[in-house]
Amino acid sequence: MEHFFLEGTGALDTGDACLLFASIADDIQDKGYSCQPGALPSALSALLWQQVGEMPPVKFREAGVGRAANHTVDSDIRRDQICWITGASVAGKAWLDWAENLQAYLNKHLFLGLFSFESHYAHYPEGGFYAQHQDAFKGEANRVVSVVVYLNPDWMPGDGGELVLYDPEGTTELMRIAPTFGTIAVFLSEDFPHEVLPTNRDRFSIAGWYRLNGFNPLISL
Ligand SMILES: O=C(O)CCC(=O)C(=O)O
Ligand SMILES: [Fe+2]
Repeated sequence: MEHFFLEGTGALDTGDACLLFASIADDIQDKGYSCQPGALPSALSALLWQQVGEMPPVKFREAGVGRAANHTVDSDIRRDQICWITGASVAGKAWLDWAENLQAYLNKHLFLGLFSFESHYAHYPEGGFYAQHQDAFKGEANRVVSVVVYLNPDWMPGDGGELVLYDPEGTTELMRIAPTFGTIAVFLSEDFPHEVLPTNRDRFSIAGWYRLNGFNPLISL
């Protein structure tokens, strides 16, 4: 199965991946963020979509805010459910391999020193949203690069659920990204406040973060 996936589709062809990674790296260098509509290799998107569709609802938990002792579930800030991804499944492994390749590329070309990666599936039910927030704060040296991919076939303009990226002050909108199937958003975690607008239908995504080595254990999970 895995052999077929890696060898049989050509969608994870190294040449294609390099073009995509180069485009992401250029954007990060120029602006600090990148949007790549429908760019996740189609074989990978299909595997992830299949896994999310087969996942029993009980695997998803209400997402919270804050870390460790400060962790609380606050439905005024975010209304989504999450499930952390491990390499124990074929889909999870394929996703983590892809994320590792992107990490290696960004390290090699932008010298970011990214050390580890964590990610979860997220399900925003109808009415779900995530108010403006930052994934990391300057000086904490924890999350450095955020990556989000969307797993929503047939997403329509009226369906809502866009990711809105703001300038570092959080006042000027920089970009609005529709969560269409296979779209990838990447941005510097400390620099761009962002929000998820209320969705009018079930919305599935993966959110992941690259960290530096040696982050403060007091603020870790
Ligand atoms: O799903 C998205 O578009 C972004 C989610 C997000 O900002 C987060 O989980 O921190
Ligand atoms: Fe976020």
